[in-house]
Amino acid sequence: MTSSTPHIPQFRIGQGYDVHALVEGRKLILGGVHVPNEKGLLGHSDADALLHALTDALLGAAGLNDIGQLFPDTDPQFKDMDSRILLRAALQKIQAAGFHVGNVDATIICQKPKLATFLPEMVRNIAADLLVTPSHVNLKAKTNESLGHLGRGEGIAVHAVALLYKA
Ligand SMILES: Nc1ccn([C@@H]2O[C@H](COP(=O)(O)O)[C@@H](O)[C@H]2O)c(=O)n1
Ligand SMILES: C[C@@]1(CO)OP(=O)(O)OP(=O)(O)OC[C@H]1O
Repeated sequence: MTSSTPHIPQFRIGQGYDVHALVEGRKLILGGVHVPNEKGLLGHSDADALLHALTDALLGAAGLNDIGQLFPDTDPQFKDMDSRILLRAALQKIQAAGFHVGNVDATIICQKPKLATFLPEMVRNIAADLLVTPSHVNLKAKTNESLGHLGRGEGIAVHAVALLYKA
């Protein structure tokens, strides 16, 4: 590279998706926030579908497989695990591969409860875990307009995207 060659950062995008069933007797944890609700998400870990989708988007962007490969749901060490720990562990692998987090964005598909008032705390948690400012994290909540299993409140699904870069 000569001194006149422009330096172009390497950008990589990733996409993630997760869904967990809503059941009685479980806490509803999204983005590391306990959302008061009569039902919570069922899973091997704390079943934080938002953090799982984000983790998969980040791993996908880095070409590092997916959350289930890194943290198998057959491994007792991840039973009831705080998914923020998994997100931070994934970030370490992403950083070790030479990537920085650009921004992340996610849509939570949740018929109820309303999540809008909880989103800022989720943003702060995710930003802290990803070592970025909250302006690099965007979250949205949508109902499923009462359609299908999500619309009947049988579960919560999340779609996420992430941008990584190498300087
Ligand atoms: N669980 C949810 C779902 C939605 N919201 C907020 O309501 C707005 C309208 O949602 P629609 O699905 O009817 O388009 C949405 O933009 C969110 O601001 C929410 O807070 N929690
Ligand atoms: C997080 C892990 C590991 O405890 O389990 P779950 O909580 O069941 O979540 P899932 O989104 O199915 O995938 C990843 C897992 O291996």
